[in-house]
Amino acid sequence: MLKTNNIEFSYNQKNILKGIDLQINKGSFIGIIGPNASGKSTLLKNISRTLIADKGTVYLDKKILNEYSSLELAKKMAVVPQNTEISFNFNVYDIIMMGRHPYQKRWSGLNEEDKKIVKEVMVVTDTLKLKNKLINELSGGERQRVIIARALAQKPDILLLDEPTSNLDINYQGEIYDLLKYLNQEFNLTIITVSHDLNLTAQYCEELLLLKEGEIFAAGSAAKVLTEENIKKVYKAEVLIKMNPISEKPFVTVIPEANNKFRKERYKDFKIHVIAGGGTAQNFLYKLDNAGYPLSIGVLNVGDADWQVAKELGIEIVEAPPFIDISRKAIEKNRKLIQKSDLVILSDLPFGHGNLANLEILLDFPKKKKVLFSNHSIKKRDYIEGKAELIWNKIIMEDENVILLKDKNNLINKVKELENVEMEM
Ligand SMILES: Nc1ncnc2c1ncn2[C@@H]1O[C@H](COP(=O)(O)OP(=O)(O)OP(=O)(O)O)[C@@H](O)[C@H]1O
Repeated sequence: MLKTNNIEFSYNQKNILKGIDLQINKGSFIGIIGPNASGKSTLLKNISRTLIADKGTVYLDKKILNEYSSLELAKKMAVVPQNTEISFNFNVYDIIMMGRHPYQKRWSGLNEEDKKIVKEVMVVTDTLKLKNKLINELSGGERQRVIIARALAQKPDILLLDEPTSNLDINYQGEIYDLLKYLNQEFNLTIITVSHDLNLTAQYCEELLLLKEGEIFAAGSAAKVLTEENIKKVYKAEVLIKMNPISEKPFVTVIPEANNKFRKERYKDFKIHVIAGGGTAQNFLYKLDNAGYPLSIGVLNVGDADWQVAKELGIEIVEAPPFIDISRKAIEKNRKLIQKSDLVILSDLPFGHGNLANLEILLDFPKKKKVLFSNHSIKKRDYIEGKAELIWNKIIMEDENVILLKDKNNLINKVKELENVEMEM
């Protein structure tokens, strides 16, 4: 449907697009992503003829884009620009009706067909109830739906949107993308959006185009494009990519300060062993790993939420099959890791028969520094009639090397403090 052949574009002799080849099929939903100034908006403008490429050709339905008259083009393609300005205070109905302009003959007013189509798009975009409101009386999300409705009133085959959700809160963001997905699936509307939101784009678009300095760095499914390696190369950022269990699409989390290799080097001598389970360590495993501490964890059931995070981070794990008591072998393996570590962190996990050994083992290491999370009372986490509570009390009463911590957010600072004490000694 839309094809670009090696297009190049410069602003004031500065080459912004450096040979873009694209082929977009009818009914696709494409997300253009890339860092600031990578040329996303410039590409969208070249595709929509707001700007004309210096070199190369854009084809729309096999016809050269420049050969379309403005009216012809407006019937095929509609654009929702970034920060749409509407200078007059029109009401919603009049604004949406503006989309019918390419179809109206000079001097002739609105016809029944125009009214019918405007009503249809108002139904689809859920703007009917806003009909008589003035544009400046609308919320950001409502306003964006009206702008999209106006574009749809053009009855285009292809809709281009430049950051359609940039000023919207998460509810409206989802709402706008739900609407786009609906238009794409129900009406086979071809959609191309530019967005900074990697996760929204990954969730909704079937294909992503990742731009880097005016070139296409990667194209294809979200799983193919959104890799830690690609993001590192294009955004110069360290990220963690997990699968979103609901959308089954990649989910990107930025890891702050992870680029700082120096920190990783510095901390490499202070080993930490974590005892956790049930996702109680997820929050701090990332942070400790980021800070460069060599970590080990155990004993964890295979498939447990903490086990998954530890796997992703490449942490050494002592693991056990789910739903059975921890084996002797696993306990011994855990013991060895604790022996080698400089600090043990016990998360606020619940205890049952299956994992009581994870608590008991601490009694064997009275000299080892320990941080125990005490935010949730042991009573509530004890599912074995006070046995866990008994051991816990023994540890915190008799062990001089125990530090109780309530807030997980303070862990990193506490660990740094302990590391420094260790170094001084
Ligand atoms: N009208 C203009 N005149 C001169 N240079 C421009 C103009 N518009 C954009 N540029 C430059 O072109 C480059 C690409 O801009 P563009 O807006 O296409 O990037 P983008 O990827 O959409 O960026 P952002 O994510 O920040 O919106 C930038 O370096 C920008 O400064």
